[in-house]
Amino acid sequence: MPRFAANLSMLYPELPFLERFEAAAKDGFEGVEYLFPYEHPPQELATRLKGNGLQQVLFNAPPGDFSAGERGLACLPGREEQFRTGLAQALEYAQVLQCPRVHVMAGLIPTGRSKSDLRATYVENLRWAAKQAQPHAVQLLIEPINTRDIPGFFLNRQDEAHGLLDEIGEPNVKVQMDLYHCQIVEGDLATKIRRYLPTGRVDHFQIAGVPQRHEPDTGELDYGFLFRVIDEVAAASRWNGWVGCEYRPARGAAPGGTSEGLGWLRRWRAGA
Ligand SMILES: O=C(O)[C@@H](O)C(=O)CO
Ligand SMILES: [Mg+2]
Repeated sequence: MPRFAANLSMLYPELPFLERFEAAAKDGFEGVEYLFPYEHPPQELATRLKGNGLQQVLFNAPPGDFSAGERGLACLPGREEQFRTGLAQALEYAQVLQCPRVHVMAGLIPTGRSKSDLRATYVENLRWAAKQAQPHAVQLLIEPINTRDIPGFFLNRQDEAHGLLDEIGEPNVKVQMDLYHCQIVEGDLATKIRRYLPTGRVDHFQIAGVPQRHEPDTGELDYGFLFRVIDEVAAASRWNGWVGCEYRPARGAAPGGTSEGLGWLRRWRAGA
């Protein structure tokens, strides 16, 4: 059975961030992920993890000025110094949180530039970052994201991500395969799981219903089927990673809305 992690940036929106750890543990999660931890001292987060018996499975490196619309720095020529400072901060958090994965967001294609213009910067930044992460046993993840949610994002398709891994050539850079984005951009999910998971280069999955990014049992995808595919391929490929529940609960910030919406997980755990 896949191990499911609660994405605390999206789940439990009715609670202050630091209270979401306890809520996730009460709902039976053993792992958590979130986008950016940097508003909180790492020791505070580590205390929440330990106090609730949770593992930190993933978080993101600093993305640049998120409130101004930036979505990562890795592909941006001229921003290398800020990219490096951010990566160093992420690795400090990873050590305190004992987190084995950091997602490095690619960034937006600047006006007038093309993906091919930015490729060399992206590859060099990831190579440098991989060498920094390696002594800490941290995997760096790259995530293809759909351009409806993030217009102009540099990395959109699974085949692009795997082509970039070939070029980066560092074993601790892997793919974060978000099935929500993958369905919107390219579809054919079961075949892509079967193609890419056995390569050993997919380290983490994320899920949400499509198109509304609500619970996985809403929308056009049959996640029961996809979880069985992941289970089957994982057993043959010795993959033992996590599936991040990265969706916006349909009940929004209504009290208890996230927990009520976890019927899909309770049914899956009960084998239904
Ligand atoms: O899918 C997403 O949106 C996230 O996994 C992420 O890291 C960037 O927003
Ligand atoms: Mg994602």
